[in-house]
Amino acid sequence: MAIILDHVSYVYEKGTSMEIAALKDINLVIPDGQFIGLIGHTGSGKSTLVQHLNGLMNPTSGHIYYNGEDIGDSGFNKKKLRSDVGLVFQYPEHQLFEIDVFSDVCFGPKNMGFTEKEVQLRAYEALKQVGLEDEYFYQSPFDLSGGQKRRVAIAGVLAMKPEVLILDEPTAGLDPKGRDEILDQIAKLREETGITVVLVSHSMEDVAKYVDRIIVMNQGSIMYDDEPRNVFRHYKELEEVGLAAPQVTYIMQAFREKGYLVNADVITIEEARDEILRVLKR
Ligand SMILES: Nc1ncnc2c1ncn2[C@@H]1O[C@H](COP(=O)(O)OP(=O)(O)OP(=O)(O)O)[C@@H](O)[C@H]1O
Repeated sequence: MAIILDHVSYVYEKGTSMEIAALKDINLVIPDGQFIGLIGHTGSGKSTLVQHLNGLMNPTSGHIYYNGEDIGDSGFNKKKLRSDVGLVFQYPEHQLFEIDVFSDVCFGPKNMGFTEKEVQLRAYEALKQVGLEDEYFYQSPFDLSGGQKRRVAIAGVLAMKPEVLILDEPTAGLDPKGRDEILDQIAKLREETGITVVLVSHSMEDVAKYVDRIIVMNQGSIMYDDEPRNVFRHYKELEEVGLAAPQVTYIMQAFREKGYLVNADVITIEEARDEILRVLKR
């Protein structure tokens, strides 16, 4: 069970003089339960790619398979795909429109045709999963903070019980505290439910400690696809395309340049501290 992209390409404005090749021959396997960071600078093709994963966009060429079925086949149930592969857009709070938080989260499951009781159960569960306290449930979404609104929008997708959750820049515009809270909550959700998560970001720093795998996109192609540590070893190449490895990578490299034999493959500041102390104690 997985999402498979087989030689997927996408061209905007195809057939005109304005053609933009946004995806170039993408081959990917996204297995169940993985936590993936999709990283790339502005315009590298991240949003275009994730919209292909739930069938909102169709490849110009190539195939996408969901659990073994080609989603481009005429008989394929795209409506079900959109609830199985939940996509939270950038700035999702702009799409909150109901009178209160609870009604907003009910919208998706209601649309799927569940009974009133099931709809409410799903909405309640989803709001709990994103860590929103009960006191906010009957407030207008517009009265909440940026981070809280974002949680409500994520809950709206979770209430459809997706198998795969895709979040396009979920921390955009949030302050550092709001950013950490959202990412911690997503990591907790993933741990508790085993759901597949694809988290789009332009910052390695933000996602480094959470994800199992990082896919780096550059100009519509996949540049790296590996465990975070292995990707960060290419920090010089990443810099050349306007990306940066986490700051700890640079600290460890500076130690190495000074002749200290530290292992530079660290992800968190805690790992870096332990590694530096280990070498200095020798
Ligand atoms: N609707 C569109 N029409 C024409 N070109 C587009 C359209 N949407 C995106 N593009 C172009 O396709 C390329 C990939 O854009 P995309 O939005 O997928 O990148 P991204 O990595 O998600 O960027 P960002 O981080 O800014 O969201 C860019 O060159 C962009 O200008």
